[in-house]
Amino acid sequence: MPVAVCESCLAAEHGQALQASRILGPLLPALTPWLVTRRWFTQEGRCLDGLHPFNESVLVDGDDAVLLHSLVAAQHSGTPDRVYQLLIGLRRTLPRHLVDAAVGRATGGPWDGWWIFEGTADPELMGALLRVTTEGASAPALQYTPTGITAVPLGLPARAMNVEQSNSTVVYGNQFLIKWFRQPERGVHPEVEVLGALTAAGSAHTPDLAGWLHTEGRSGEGFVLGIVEEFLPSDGDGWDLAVRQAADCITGVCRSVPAAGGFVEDARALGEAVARVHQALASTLPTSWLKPDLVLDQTDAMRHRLKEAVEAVPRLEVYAGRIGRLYDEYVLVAARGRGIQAQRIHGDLHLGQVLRTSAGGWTVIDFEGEPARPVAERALPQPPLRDVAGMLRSFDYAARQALSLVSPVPVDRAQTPAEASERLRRSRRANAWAVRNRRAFSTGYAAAGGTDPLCHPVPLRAFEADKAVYEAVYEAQHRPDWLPIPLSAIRRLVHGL
Ligand SMILES: Nc1ncnc2c1ncn2[C@@H]1O[C@H](COP(=O)(O)OP(=O)(O)O)[C@@H](O)[C@H]1O
Ligand SMILES: O=P(O)(O)O[C@H]1O[C@H](CO)[C@@H](O[C@H]2O[C@H](CO)[C@@H](O)[C@H](O)[C@H]2O)[C@H](O)[C@H]1O
Repeated sequence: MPVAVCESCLAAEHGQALQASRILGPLLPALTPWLVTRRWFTQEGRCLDGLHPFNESVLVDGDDAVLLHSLVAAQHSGTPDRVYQLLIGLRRTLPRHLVDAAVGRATGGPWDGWWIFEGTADPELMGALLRVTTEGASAPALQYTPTGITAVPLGLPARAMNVEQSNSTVVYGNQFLIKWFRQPERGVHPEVEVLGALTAAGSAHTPDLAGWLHTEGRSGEGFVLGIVEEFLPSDGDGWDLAVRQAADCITGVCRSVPAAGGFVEDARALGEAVARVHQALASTLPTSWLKPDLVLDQTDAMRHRLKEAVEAVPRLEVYAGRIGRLYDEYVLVAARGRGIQAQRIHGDLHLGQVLRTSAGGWTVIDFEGEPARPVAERALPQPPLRDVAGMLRSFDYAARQALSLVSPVPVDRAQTPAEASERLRRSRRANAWAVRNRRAFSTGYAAAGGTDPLCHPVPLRAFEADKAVYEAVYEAQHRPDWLPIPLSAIRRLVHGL
């Protein structure tokens, strides 16, 4: 994505920001072009008019190292401001381990000439930050509320978690972690609410929530800035494990277990774990029955998302009518009987959101929901089959990713007939892998007491279509090469394949 900074407006806005912002003002010329290239920055499709820091504080004020904390409102003409959370490190000289985190140098202000860098990358500053926040010595701009269920030990070595993510996570001694929300929101945060409820219920398939970080006020008006949770040592996330197994199956390496091989036992156990998490959520947070009028409201929201998605991804247009018919069928089915059972769910469940812990068994993480949706919408009770649909989509993703890893299509020349036929054979195996694992997941889910997904094909198809539409937008914005994955799923879904 191109850097979308509107230079002329920015210069004018900087003038204002400089006056208003004593702390971050002198750093903005370096921070602005860096910010717009972060994975967690949302490109609005329009240029960035201005950045307005607020809630600024100096959290660590050393002779050679400083940590600043600030929220910044990013203004894009024609759309509401977006708020980002920054943890900015400053050092007189830049140590080698921070070179990749460098942003630039400060020009003017109290740290003139100092290096500016992404603060979460600095273990020393992150250690100091932990003391400041959990001991309650920080500014009103950054407060900590513990759940009281797990204590947070100090003095553990800090490290940034180097993974692709929407937020920024710092791990302390492989015992617990802090996830800093990059686009913090006001009020009750879904992850605090849901993980807090699961922790209180003693859920065995989720990490314990130790507490959360927020601006002034307990849960009222302030911004929720981050969560502190138990770190779970793992063999890896479900995505890496599944892609590896799928690749082995596609190339024939997993021949020793042909009937059930390639992840199916894991998929079944995963289905069971997700069903248990759903049960824990249903027993601790409100549940409801969606009557036809509420189902209509929810499908209206799905249609609205589809309309917006078609604008963002014109290749969706040819499927829009047929996707709408899948939603109609869901409405008809939902009108029969008592309605559709709804409860709090994960909201963005996929193979990257589950860890196979070193102790064995699956753990579900990241209860933030789909970050692109408004918080109020994410907090509504939803049919749990939505999470099932998300995971089923993920098996399709894993199969296709594995196929492209083991059988890349040559970009510089046409495939030879032998290559094309091998590719077709592998592609069939990839499909078979996805079908087998989707079924195993559904069987595990039903066996552990969840609604049997295979008995509810109509809602499931509608939810998978809704998810694939969301994915198409996500891929178009973040990984255009991956766009064919949700598009081909939509093609199959609308043709009933
Ligand atoms: N409790 C945990 N224990 C161990 N690793 C975790 C835990 N929570 C998250 N992770 C790791 O951090 C990564 C990012 O976490 P996640 O909550 O998904 O962040 P984001 O909301 O930014 O996507 C995960 O993919 C996983 O590898
Ligand atoms: O994990 P996040 O909360 O950042 O979720 C976002 O990014 C995901 C990709 O990292 C994206 O998931 C999609 O790609 C996955 C493979 O990388 C696949 O397993 C998922 O099924 C697919 O939806 C997710 O949609 C997005 O919200």
